[in-house]
Amino acid sequence: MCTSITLYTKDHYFGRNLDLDVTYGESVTITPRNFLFKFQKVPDIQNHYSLIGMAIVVDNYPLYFDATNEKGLSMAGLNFPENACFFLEKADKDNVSPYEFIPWILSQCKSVKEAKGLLAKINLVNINFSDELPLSPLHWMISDQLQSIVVESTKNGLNVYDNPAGVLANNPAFDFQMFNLNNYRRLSPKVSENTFSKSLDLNVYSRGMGGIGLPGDLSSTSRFVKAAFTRLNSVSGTSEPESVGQFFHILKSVEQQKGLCEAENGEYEYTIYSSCCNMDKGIYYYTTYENSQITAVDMHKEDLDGTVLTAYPLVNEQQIRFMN
Ligand SMILES: C[C@H](CCC(=O)NCCS(=O)(=O)O)[C@H]1CC[C@H]2[C@@H]3[C@H](O)C[C@@H]4C[C@H](O)CC[C@]4(C)[C@H]3C[C@H](O)[C@]12C
Repeated sequence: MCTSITLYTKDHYFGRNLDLDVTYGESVTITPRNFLFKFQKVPDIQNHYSLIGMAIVVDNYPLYFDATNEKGLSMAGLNFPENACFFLEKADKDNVSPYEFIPWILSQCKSVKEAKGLLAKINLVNINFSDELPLSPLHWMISDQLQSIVVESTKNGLNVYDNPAGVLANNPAFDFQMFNLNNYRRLSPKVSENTFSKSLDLNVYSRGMGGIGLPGDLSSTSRFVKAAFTRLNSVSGTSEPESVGQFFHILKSVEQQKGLCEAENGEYEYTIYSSCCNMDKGIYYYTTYENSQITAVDMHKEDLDGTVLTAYPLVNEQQIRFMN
């Protein structure tokens, strides 16, 4: 399972938890403006916005899990099994395969508004990257400094939803996840009045009682509610350390600890990495399951007018600061 969120303080932040039982050996990857983006069915793009994000690089192609471009537009792919449906080529559409979707949007658009323009012409076509890396059943959150949307390609076609919650998790479809929030409308960071009955003197014996009923399990519907409630009520200072710190605190509210979420193969899903990209500054921060220290890569310290990819392997060893 996975969860993605945004957070807006003075700057704007986008990131996700990547929850899985296996790692792909991903690294923080920067695609400069003159890297040749090759596409299967639409024209290649030689000059474009630069990108930073988490990816594996295969045959010199950056297969992004999540990324942000130099204008701040950001995208993450999250699992959407049994619901995602990709189609045969359509003559009157831009036929883009799911693995090309992040490069296609982020290389060309600077805002969600512009992305919506490309989405109106897109057909997510069922072409895989290779037999070893088949089609992934994903849905996507796309965000800029103002708003978020969710893109789901299902058997009914392409659905684009506005996302005022600023959160995405996994199944079921996004419209259900939003509807489900109705069931939690009574939750509050404040302790509410006793509306149970006037004839009972019910006691406020603890702080936090306004949140009783907030789900804490790792199912996708529960993570959606927990992350939305946490994000929408969270309060943060505006400095970079405070904002990045608060972002990771929100993500950690839906983190998967090893041993709690068994997959079909008997392995356990866990939060392999958590990311937080400053959309305005192009700085990609991450922690990994093994390493809770925040590591950062700044895209603007690279030659963004170059032609070759730069990949920073993840720092996975736990960093402990001994004081004596
Ligand atoms: C599985 C990952 C999403 C994590 C997630 O949502 N987990 C929830 C699991 S579940 O619902 O609870 O079963 C997704 C996110 C990005 C995906 C990767 C990216 O799309 C890049 C390539 C794309 C290739 O087609 C397949 C390999 C791949 C390297 C993908 C593998 C896998 O599908 C990834 C890593």
